[in-house]
Amino acid sequence: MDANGAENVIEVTDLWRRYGPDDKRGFAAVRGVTFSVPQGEIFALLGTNGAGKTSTVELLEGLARPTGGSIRLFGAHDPFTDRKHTRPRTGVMLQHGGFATDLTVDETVRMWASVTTDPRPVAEATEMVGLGHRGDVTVKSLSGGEKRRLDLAMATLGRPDLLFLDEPTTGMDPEGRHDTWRIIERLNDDGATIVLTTHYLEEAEGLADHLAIMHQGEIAASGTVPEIVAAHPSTLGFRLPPGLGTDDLPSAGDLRATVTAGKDGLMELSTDDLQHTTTEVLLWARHKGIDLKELDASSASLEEAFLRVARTATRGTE
Ligand SMILES: Nc1ncnc2c1ncn2[C@@H]1O[C@H](COP(=O)(O)OP(=O)(O)OP(=O)(O)O)[C@@H](O)[C@H]1O
Repeated sequence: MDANGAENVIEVTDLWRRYGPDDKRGFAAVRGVTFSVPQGEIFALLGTNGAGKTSTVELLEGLARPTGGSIRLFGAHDPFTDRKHTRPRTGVMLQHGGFATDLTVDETVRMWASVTTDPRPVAEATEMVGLGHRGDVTVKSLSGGEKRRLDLAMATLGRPDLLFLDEPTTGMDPEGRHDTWRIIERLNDDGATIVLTTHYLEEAEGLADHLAIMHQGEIAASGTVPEIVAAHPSTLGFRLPPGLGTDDLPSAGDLRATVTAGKDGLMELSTDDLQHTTTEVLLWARHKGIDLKELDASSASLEEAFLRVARTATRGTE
């Protein structure tokens, strides 16, 4: 259960995945990760290249046995040892679908439907992803974005309770991405719990209830977007008139900010109290009769939070 009493569809505790020998000679791609996803949520897993997202999601999908820790899906089931319980309730959209390219879209969906319990009708599945008019086209003739739509149709064919989407909009044009986001929202409205891995921060920001940023095998930050962003400082930028510099500003202590001077009087103030810092700077400027150019106050964004995580210390040795 989560704090609001919803059932956790996913519970991951101290999860490890090591490639190679199961000792210090092996490479630990996932290092003690813990998180849970309540029923009906969209959870986004973000991270730098090689952060361990795919390694984690493959464990959730039951494709490999963890080196350590535990995963429970739907309350009680281990996705690796209890696959017969978890697989029928799970939909997976991998990064590369791997369909027979000589089959048409409809043939592909029909073939998949024949091995799926209670599948959606073929027409509904293809309509839902905007491929209704492409049923007679061979898979090899589809564009990259259309192939991703077909991947999504397949992943959702069995009306899964839990859906894993691995970079679902990679290769799509902006319209395709927006269409896909609407489809994901509709699936979630219909009750599916969704785990999304993506490199598009705006995709995570727009869709996810909660997100986790992985870095070097660990979860470096997690929470809602406002929670993650709140942990990072805001910035106030402006350009001082010629002849003025950092020494002319109020003290860093009075400003409650760290001041960084750039070229030609450009100032960047990093602060956890943007209102205070901005007020102090504006009062100072008015008192001195100084005209500040290029004034820009901005709260931290998810992108800044992400970049800070990515720039943190490199992995230590075990
Ligand atoms: N089969 C394997 N054998 C050895 N190392 C592996 C194997 N698969 C992945 N790795 C390593 O594990 C680390 C995590 O890889 P993973 O694919 O999980 O990262 P990711 O976060 O999904 O990255 P990306 O965003 O680039 O897809 C990487 O350093 C990768 O090289």
